[in-house]
Amino acid sequence: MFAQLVMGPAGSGKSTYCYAVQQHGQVVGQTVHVVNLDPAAERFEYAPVADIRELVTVSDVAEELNLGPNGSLIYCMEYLLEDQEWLEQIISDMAEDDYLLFDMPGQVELYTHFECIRQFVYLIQHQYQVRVCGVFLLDAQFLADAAKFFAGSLTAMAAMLHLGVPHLNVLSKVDLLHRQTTEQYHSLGTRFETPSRTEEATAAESEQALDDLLERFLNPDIPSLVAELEGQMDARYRALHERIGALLEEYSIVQFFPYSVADEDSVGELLLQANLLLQYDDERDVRVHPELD
Ligand SMILES: Nc1nc2c(ncn2[C@@H]2O[C@H](COP(=O)(O)OP(=O)(O)OP(=O)(O)O)[C@@H](O)[C@H]2O)c(=O)[nH]1
Ligand SMILES: [Mg+2]
Repeated sequence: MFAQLVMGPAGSGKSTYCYAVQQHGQVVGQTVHVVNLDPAAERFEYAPVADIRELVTVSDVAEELNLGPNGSLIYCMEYLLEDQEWLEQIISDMAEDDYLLFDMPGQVELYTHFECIRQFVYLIQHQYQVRVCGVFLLDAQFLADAAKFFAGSLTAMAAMLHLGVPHLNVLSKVDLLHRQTTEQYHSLGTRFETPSRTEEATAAESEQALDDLLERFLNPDIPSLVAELEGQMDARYRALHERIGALLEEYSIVQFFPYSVADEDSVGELLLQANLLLQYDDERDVRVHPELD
C-alpha cells in the first residue's frame, strides 16, 4: 500500500488538496482513498473511506476529560495508537496496491516535535507495510517576505527531519498570489495610466510580477533574501539568518512545489512527484482510464 501524510498549518489547504487529488486520480485512473485523521474536522468535500471521528472526537475528549483543545487533540492521536483495532480494520479492508491520503490536523507541533505522528508513521510502515511519504503544505501568503520564508522553511524542515520519510513541500494557494500581484498592478495602472498603457500590457506585467515572486521563493537566492532583512531585525539575528540560509542553500534541504486547487496541472504534477517518491509506478501497472487513449 502507498500513502501520503498530508500535513501543514491550520488552513493551509490540506483537506482541499486531498479532495483535488482524489478527483484528479479519477481522471487519470488512479484510485485514491482519503482517510480523515483530524478529530476536530468540521467539514471537507471528499468522501472519506474512514474518519477518525467515528473513533474519537476532540469535543468528546474535551468534555469528558476537561482538557483544552490542544490537549484533547494530542489525547485523540494517542488514542488512535492505543486502540489499533480501528486502524487495523481500515488497512485490512484495503487492496495491496491501494493508495491512501491521510488528511491530518493543522497543529504543526504534531509533526515537528510530538511523538504520536512519528509513532503512527512507524506503525503503518512496519506493521502494515505501507509505503509513506510526507506532503507538507504552506500557504503561499506565508512566504510573502524573506523573514516568513525562513520561518516557513524551518518548520517544513523540522517536520521532514522529525518524521524521516520522503518529503514534498508544497506552496499552496498560489492563485491568491496571482490575485495579489494582479491587484497591485491594476492599482498602479489606474494611478499612472498613460495613453500607451494597454490592458494587455498591464496583464503581462502582472504575470511577470507573479513569475518573479514565485521564482524568488521556488529557486531562492538566499543572499538577496537575507539582504532584505536589513533594517527589519537586530544584526545578531541577521547573522543567524545568514547561517540558516547558507544551510538551506548548501544542502538544498527545502524546495517548494507551487500548487493551487484551481490549476489541475499543478495537482497532477504533485501526484506525479509523490508517486515518484513512493516509487508507485515501479510497483504496479499503470491503469489508463478507458476514456483516455
Ligand atoms: N484560493 C484558494 N483557496 C484555497 C486553496 N486551497 C484551499 N483553499 C481555501 O482555504 C481554506 C482552508 O482550506 P482547507 O482545505 O479546509 O484547509 P486545511 O489545511 O484542511 O484546514 P484545517 O483542517 O482547518 O487545518 C478553505 O476556505 C479553502 O477553500 C487554493 O488552492 N486556492
Ligand atoms: Mg482540514
